[in-house]
Amino acid sequence: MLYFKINNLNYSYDKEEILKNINLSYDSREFLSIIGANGAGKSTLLKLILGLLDFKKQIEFFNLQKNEIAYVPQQSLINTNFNARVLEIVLMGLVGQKIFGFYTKEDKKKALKALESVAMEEFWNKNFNDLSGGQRQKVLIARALVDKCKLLILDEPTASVDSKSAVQIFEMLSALHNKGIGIVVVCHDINLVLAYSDKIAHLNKELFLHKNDKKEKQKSVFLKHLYENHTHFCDVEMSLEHCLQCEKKQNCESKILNCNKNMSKNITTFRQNRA
Ligand SMILES: Nc1ncnc2c1ncn2[C@@H]1O[C@H](COP(=O)(O)OP(=O)(O)OP(=O)(O)O)[C@@H](O)[C@H]1O
Repeated sequence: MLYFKINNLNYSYDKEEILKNINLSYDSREFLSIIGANGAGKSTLLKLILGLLDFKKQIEFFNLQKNEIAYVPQQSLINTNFNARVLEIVLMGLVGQKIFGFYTKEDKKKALKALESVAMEEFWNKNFNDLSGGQRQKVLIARALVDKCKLLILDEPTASVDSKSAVQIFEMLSALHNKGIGIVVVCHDINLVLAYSDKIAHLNKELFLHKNDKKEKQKSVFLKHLYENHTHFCDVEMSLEHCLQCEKKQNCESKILNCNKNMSKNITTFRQNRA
């Protein structure tokens, strides 16, 4: 189902042109990723779609109300200098309808359900600040989902999380997408983008679109690669532990160095084969 259409959009901050002649239509059946270098204008484009910047003449919406779009901003922009429990953070997603602190049982049920959809229900009573980066990101996604949400827009949800958590987050987004929620995500991790997206928008002032028909194939290669290297990495760590306890340190260290060399060789070969 068509959700929005951008027609010949240009955008400048003061006199600096950031986006030029952007054309993009988004259908909810697509998992859309936006990639591009730092400063390419990805967040600006998201803010325009969200109506956070005062300019959207060239963006038309279809089959979608403004309150059905949910946004997960970059985690680094979220102030965590306050003590709040996970459930309270998720309930903040109802802000606008509620006065903080006056939530009904029904609201709490909704928040728990949203936490369940990101497999974080066990953490409802924990302090948000005590969670890992990946867990916090999932809670922020739950906060975006707590209200009725047809389109989820995320700005770098995998920044500052390890590769295993990054895959978990994309798996979760993929599951939400399969349930009918539209996904538009900015991401710098090209492996994740290739493995999960149906459409990739490459932004470099102008926008270049790439249809990703091979997603399933790329996903299996990517996950296999990740798993193999993770196992390998554990082996290296175990050897290192052994090495530190061993009297013949020298030998072990050289083995580990070889092992590391092989690992980077494997990654290089994988990347070359894929290219
Ligand atoms: N409020 C603002 N006023 C003036 N310039 C801005 C403003 N916000 C962003 N910019 C500039 O616009 C350009 C695009 O910024 P934007 O944050 O959209 O890039 P991005 O692609 O999301 O970057 P990153 O990958 O680093 O997050 C940058 O040069 C930035 O300095």
